Amino acid sequence: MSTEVPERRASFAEFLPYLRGHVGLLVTAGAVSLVATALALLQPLMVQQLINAVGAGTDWTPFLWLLVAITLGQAVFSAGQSYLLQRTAESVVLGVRRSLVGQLLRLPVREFDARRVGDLMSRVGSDTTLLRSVITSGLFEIVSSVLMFAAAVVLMILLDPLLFSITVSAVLGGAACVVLLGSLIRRRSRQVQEAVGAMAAAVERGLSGIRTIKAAVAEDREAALIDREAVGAYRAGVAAAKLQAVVEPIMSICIQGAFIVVLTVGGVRVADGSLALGDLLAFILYLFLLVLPIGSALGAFVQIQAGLAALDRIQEVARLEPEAGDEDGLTPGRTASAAPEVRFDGVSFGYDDGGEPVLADLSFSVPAGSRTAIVGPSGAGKSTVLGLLERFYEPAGGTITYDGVPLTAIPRRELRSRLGLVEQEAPVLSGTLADNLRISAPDATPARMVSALESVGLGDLVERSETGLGLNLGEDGVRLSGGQRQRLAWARVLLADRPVLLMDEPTSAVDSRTEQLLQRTLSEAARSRTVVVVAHRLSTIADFDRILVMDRGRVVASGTHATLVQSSALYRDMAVRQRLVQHA
Ligand SMILES: Nc1ncnc2c1ncn2[C@@H]1O[C@H](COP(=O)(O)OP(=O)(O)OP(=O)(O)O)[C@@H](O)[C@H]1O
Repeated sequence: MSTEVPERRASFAEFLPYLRGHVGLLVTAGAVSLVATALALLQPLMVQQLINAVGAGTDWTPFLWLLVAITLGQAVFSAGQSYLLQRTAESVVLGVRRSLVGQLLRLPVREFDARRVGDLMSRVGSDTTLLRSVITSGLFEIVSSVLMFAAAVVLMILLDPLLFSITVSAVLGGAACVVLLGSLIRRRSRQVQEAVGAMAAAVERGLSGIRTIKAAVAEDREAALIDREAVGAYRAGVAAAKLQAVVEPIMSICIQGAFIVVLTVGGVRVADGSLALGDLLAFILYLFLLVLPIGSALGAFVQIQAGLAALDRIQEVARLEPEAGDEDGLTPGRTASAAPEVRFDGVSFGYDDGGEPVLADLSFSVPAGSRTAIVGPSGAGKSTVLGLLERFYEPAGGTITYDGVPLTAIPRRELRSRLGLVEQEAPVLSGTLADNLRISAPDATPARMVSALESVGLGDLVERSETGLGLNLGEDGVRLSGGQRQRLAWARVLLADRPVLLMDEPTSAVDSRTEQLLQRTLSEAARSRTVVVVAHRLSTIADFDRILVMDRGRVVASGTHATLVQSSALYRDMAVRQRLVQHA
């Protein structure tokens, strides 16, 4: 369980920018809340007038009606205030969620390598929810409580300074203890949220790999892992609860003490005639008005601490540098060419700064309109080459060019919109066939979608489905076979019609008949495109214009299948193992 608490802590001032755009609603809520507070303060005065009028034998009915009207009015304004605040809070949360989600999707791939998806999800979900309480119970409760408190204090002093001074000292003593406990509460809240984030990450890990876990009969071990995180969240929650549990009794002892003193001293003074009964009752009602805001301000204080701890976690993500996507420097005419040349010049790269280099001084070119394959042993750096072309990562040295233009001079989004990528894992997103096809071609017509599916042998998927392209593929596309998932990824990039096709082991999951169909489709597509295919299965790329053999981050040989079988021992070895050639 991760319970480390970074030094940096969000201040309340950092929360204020999130209120931008909601000032109008907040001011209205503030005005409504002021009226509700004023009406609440008038109630004891009316009670005092009513009781004293009854005691003096004068007409008391006007006071009764006024009291009823004030009570009803106060209820209506309180309801209005509550609604306006909740609404504002919901829109603040919506704003934060929007910007957080936008930020998350724009983070560099490198950030996701280092973070747990479940934890990021809990920042968007539960942490943003905690912000809501900063506004509702937090911000406003505190402001209106302070107002109510101050007004009650003034009116109590006016009613009876002696009673006031002996009671309020007890209440203030308790409040001082609570404020001192505040920073501890905040620290504990942050730990609770960290622990919940860690638990969400563990659940995400378990559920996303559910088949692997079941197949490995590892449910119990995985459940124990999640349980450990859940116990961590429980412990952090209990630790926070202990603090909150101490805070409340401290306050109630002080408050009860204040009531007992007021009732005793006040009762004696009413008995000896030095205080009117109406004045004592009004004083006690004001004491309620003094105590209630202390209670809610206390709750609000705790909520604000939890909200600010959530803000820390939200800002941690918000402060991450998103991927830049709109740099200047592109010559659109050049990169828009139908089939560009792609070139690596002395490129070096490692995933960890200062760690083992994955690519070392890598140089090769992919001629415009060619079909080029990259082959080589596992871990040679083949997929990394595609990742660098997509600018998921930046090289540490050397240059990569697209039609002679360095990739760094091409806005990322524009570059990516010229590359069609079929990933090694061929991820399918939950949703329908059409949803999946539209990811890269949002305007594709149903006819084009069907034709793309037919070109990869998935036409029957639409034909057999009652809902056609609306066929639901299930969570993460579980209703498709491995080969179907791979072909869907093909259909997706073919539909997107990009000048460059990057394919990472695109036939690893299909049978040899389907492989032949895909080869024909690829030859067709390659007529107007530059194609780079990473392959283990040499049969897929044996007829390619050029094959690069990579080993340990370098190109160690290049040529056609026929020449490489002669010139490269590594390639020949692979070809022999795959029975493409006889033993040399
Ligand atoms: N996201 C990552 N973070 C850290 N290291 C990585 C990451 N991705 C790959 N690597 C490492 O980089 C090296 C090259 O990986 P890469 O995936 O490019 O190899 P590959 O030739 O495509 O292998 P394969 O044929 O098995 O797919 C490997 O040692 C791998 O462990």
